[in-house]
Amino acid sequence: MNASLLKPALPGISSSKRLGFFSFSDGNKPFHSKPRGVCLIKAAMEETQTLKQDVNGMVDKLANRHAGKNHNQLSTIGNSTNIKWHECPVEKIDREKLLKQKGCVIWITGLSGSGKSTVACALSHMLYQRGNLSYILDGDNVRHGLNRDLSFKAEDRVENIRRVGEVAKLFADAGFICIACLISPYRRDRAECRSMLPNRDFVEVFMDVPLQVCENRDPKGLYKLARAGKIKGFTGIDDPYEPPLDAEIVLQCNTGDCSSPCDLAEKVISYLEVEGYLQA
Ligand SMILES: Nc1ncnc2c1ncn2[C@@H]1O[C@H](COP(=O)(O)OS(=O)(=O)O)[C@@H](OP(=O)(O)O)[C@H]1O
Ligand SMILES: Nc1ncnc2c1ncn2[C@@H]1O[C@H](COP(=O)(O)OP(=O)(O)O)[C@@H](O)[C@H]1O
Repeated sequence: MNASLLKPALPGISSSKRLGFFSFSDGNKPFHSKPRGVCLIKAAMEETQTLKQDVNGMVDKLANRHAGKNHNQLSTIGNSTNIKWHECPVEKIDREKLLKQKGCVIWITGLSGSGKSTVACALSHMLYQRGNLSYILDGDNVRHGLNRDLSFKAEDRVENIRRVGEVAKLFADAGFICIACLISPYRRDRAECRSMLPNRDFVEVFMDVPLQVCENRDPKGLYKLARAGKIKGFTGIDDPYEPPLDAEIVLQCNTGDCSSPCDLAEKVISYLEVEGYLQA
């Protein structure tokens, strides 16, 4: 038999993929005329129908969204001229259904040594154990790659936060619970990141830990170096930190009285639960 004479069982469906053993000769006459083959054809036809309905639904969704809009509209965003947003029928809500959770950004801000990374890891671990997918964008880590070109001068910190905000937005759009933990010392930059996301999908967590506690911890010896004048522009020492005024969650830690990282992370989990982010 000439292989080129073999035709797929149904248009758009590879018989070898969907039906396993099943194949057709020319003239669409099946080699196997046993009842099992007939059942498989029926099943394949039903599956095709369902797939068609799914795809049609998504195409309709796109068509509705574009109704009355100029499809060829080009934009200028920053220095990018003549660009056009490309829509895809698989959307955030579809990915969220797959993941059984709602994509969002947990933005943890606070002084160096306040416990941002520790809480982020505890939170990510607890979410993992519950079957929720999260991803951490840690300032220190992101500066090892994407943001390696940025220093700690004010304009570079602004750019650092902007880039991480944009990446976090992509993760949230992918359906992840994105945990960003950066000092992010300026209120305005955090507000910018908040404004990138739909209402309530940006959850600001303030590590409200006094400078004295952070300095006593000093796990990397950076405060010591800053006090000795060997690091210039260190946050809290000779560079400003603007505490949030309206954070969704405040994790307080006073001298000698600090809840465990797990207890702190549990507070964030409770918030996410109440707000409905841990289900789709
Ligand atoms: N000048 C200065 N000021 C503050 N922090 C400094 C500085 N130089 C180096 N580091 C180390 O960089 C980590 C903070 O990076 P971030 O990207 O979170 O900072 S920022 O949001 O851009 O302000 C920070 O990590 P954390 O301690 O985890 O916060 C420090 O280890
Ligand atoms: N809840 C906590 N209680 C006591 N120590 C903590 C707590 N959270 C973090 N630490 C300790 O504080 C230090 C700084 O924590 P880290 O997570 O690295 O802070 P940051 O990321 O804000 O710089 C670490 O030595 C860590 O073990």
